[in-house]
Amino acid sequence: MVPSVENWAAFGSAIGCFALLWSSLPEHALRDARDLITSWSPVLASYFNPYEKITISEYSDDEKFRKNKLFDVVATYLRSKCMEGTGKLKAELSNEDEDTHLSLDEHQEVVDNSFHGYRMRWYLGKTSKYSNANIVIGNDEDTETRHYRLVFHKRHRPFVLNSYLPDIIQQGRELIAKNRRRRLFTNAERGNYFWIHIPWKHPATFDTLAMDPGKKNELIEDLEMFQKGKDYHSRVGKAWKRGYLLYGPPGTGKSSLISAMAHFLGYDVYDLDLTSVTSNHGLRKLFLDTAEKSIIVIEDIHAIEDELTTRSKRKKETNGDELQQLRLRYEKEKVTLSGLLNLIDGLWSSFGGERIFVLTTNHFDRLDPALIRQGRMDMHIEMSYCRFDAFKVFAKNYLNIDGHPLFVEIQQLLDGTNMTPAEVAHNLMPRGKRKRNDVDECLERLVETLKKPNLETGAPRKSPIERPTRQKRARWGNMC
Ligand SMILES: Nc1ncnc2c1ncn2[C@@H]1O[C@H](COP(=O)(O)OP(=O)(O)OP(=O)(O)O)[C@@H](O)[C@H]1O
Ligand SMILES: [Mg+2]
Repeated sequence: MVPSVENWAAFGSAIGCFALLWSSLPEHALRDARDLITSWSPVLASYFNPYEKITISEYSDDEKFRKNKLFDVVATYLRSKCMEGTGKLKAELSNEDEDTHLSLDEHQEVVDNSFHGYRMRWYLGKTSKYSNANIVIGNDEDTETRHYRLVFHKRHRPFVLNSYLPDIIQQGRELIAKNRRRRLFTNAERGNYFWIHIPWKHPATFDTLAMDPGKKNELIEDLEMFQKGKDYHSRVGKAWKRGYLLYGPPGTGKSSLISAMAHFLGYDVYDLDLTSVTSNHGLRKLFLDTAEKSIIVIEDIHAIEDELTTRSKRKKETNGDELQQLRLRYEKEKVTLSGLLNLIDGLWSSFGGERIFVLTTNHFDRLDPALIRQGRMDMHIEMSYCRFDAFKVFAKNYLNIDGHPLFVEIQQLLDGTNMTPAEVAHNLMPRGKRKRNDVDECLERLVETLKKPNLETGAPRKSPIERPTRQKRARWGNMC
């Protein structure tokens, strides 16, 4: 029914009377009425509005600098499931795999119908990152942050909370794990310590690694046990972590072994440059910032350990003015060996699950026993000179052969000689223009080199392999 002119006139005069009454009310009554309207209006609006919203911000509310993991999970899910019919998309060429990645553009909506026909509307919006704080850091772009908003009908609330959200979180996580490229991190500092990363591209795997087959299998089994050991570790009250010490001369494959471990487990690698960390506090922050399923590597630990030990000794031995000066210097340089030990196996070592520590050294005998004791370094792996078993792996990978008449001579020479795997690999690589059969040429070159004295030291190659003495072995405990 269309309202008549009289009705409109009556409505107009009613409004006029209300306005007159309103203006004649005393100030305090006006304020009370305004407060009442303000507090009741959202309740009334929600009563009449049949929709509910859930907002997922890009950054955590408590810690504005910490990313909300759920945001990435939702973004990944939406990217894979429901981009069809969306008007505005964003395209990026990924640094990691050179593929084109499409994603929802800002202020765009997408509808997810994939759950039994329920209409789930997702909207990508942008808000100020510091809307509740008084500080603004950086330029304006830095202060903006995105959020996803899920809008659904009120009657679907139980479905959304009990089925839809848990399901898409699981699917998003699985997709992230499937698409994940492994990464190599290194520490950096700009006022505070943080990690930067590049895609992990080291090609060495257990198949390409030339080492004693028995040791290799033992290590693979150990890694498998560790990976499946979540329940075991919580049952026996141990942090879910494991330490490996790799020792041996340069060029025997310590770094290659770390790569093989990362490929085998599917973990990221955090290569910690301890020399650029100047406080235990910074070190702790870096450890806490590592993710689960990661290998934390400290290479050439003997050099760093020497430095840390010298620092604390110098501190103890100095008196008076000198001490004062040193104190000032060490105010900044406060990474201590005990700080490191505490993180590897101490109160702070349970900072997160499923982490592996790998230390490498060329000088096993210079390490502090506390650093390599069982529990900190659970397995000590000697990476040694190339023996015939390891050579066969190279022959297969580099020359694609399982046997050759020169193998007998090579076996005798290798077993009585100290040649590193790096040198063997170098000799097996074809060089220059191919005039002759590569295989014969490479093997003959290897035999020739094995008969020559060591190029670097000039010493005959038959010097004994440098190993820790028996007493030291006993002192350091069980070595693998
Ligand atoms: N055991 C091995 N199996 C396969 N390749 C090896 C092995 N050892 C060395 N190599 C080859 O030699 C090169 C150097 O090896 P790697 O960097 O792993 O040695 P390292 O023990 O870490 O040396 P450093 O002590 O100098 O860091 C590698 O790129 C690889 O090609
Ligand atoms: Mg190395």
